[in-house]
Amino acid sequence: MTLNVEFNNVSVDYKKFSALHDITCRLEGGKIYGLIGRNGAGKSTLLSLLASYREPTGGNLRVAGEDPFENTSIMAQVSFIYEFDYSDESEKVKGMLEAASRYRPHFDIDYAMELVERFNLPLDKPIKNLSNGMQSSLNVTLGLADRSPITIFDEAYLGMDAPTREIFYKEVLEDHARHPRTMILSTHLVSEMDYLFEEVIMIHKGKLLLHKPYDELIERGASITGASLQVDEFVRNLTQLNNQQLGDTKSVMVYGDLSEEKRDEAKKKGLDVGPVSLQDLFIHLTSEEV
Ligand SMILES: Nc1ncnc2c1ncn2[C@@H]1O[C@H](COP(=O)(O)OP(=O)(O)OP(=O)(O)O)[C@@H](O)[C@H]1O
Repeated sequence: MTLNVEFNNVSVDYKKFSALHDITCRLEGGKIYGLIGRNGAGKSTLLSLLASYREPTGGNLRVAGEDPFENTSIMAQVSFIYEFDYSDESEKVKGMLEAASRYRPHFDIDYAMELVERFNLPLDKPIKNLSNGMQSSLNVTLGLADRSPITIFDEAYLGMDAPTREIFYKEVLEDHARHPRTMILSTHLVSEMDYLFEEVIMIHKGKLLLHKPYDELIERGASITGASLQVDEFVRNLTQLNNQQLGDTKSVMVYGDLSEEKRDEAKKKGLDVGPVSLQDLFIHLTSEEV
């Protein structure tokens, strides 16, 4: 089952502070979305709306056409996984997974047990005694095995070491292929996780900066390198995100519609047109100087 999500002119104010402003975007069901933004951009606030933790102060949100707030049938379709404080949790791993399989409608206990093995989690240890990384592995196990039509991972992998994160990424791709559903991955590990994203949502200072398919977004970025004067002339009417100069050689990162003709023109002028990573686009699109 896949569910569509719509944010219609959504705003969230915390007293006088505007955390989200006029967000309009539609998430088609069944895709993997990367949600990126700088610290304090409003990512967790946006996700908490989807998880029914709060209502917008302006606009509205629809999941499968319904308002999710205090809507038990929609809440059962959404998993919200975030860094949770387990310092008082004396339940054991096994007990927590069994409880999830009793209460969550799509939970697959067999898959949860497979993940426990993959992540080397001890079934009989109280959760409060697990290391930080193991608690994160338990969190993502709960999120993956829940198989909810909308699964949100809000920086839930922070304590995990690099090999463990690789296991998680592999499971995201494989289980999403087996059971297509909407997954939203909020992360600061952009260069490490970008290959997972089908679409990218970038928010900046509470506003939607862009929402695009990953491939389309990457195609809009390019680095133009060559002799300074030639590069300057070529990029004059393009949006410039960053430039670097080394002697007479200059490299400028541009963003926008770079047509085939424009790319051919660059080649004819002896300029090199190189790719730009999502991480670089993110850094420079959200830089204070842009
Ligand atoms: N309960 C609250 N009361 C007042 N302000 C809040 C509250 N929760 C969040 N904020 C503010 O709203 C803004 C957005 O916070 P949010 O946690 O959504 O950002 P984020 O993008 O998830 O950040 P990070 O990447 O640092 O986790 C921040 O300026 C934050 O200080």
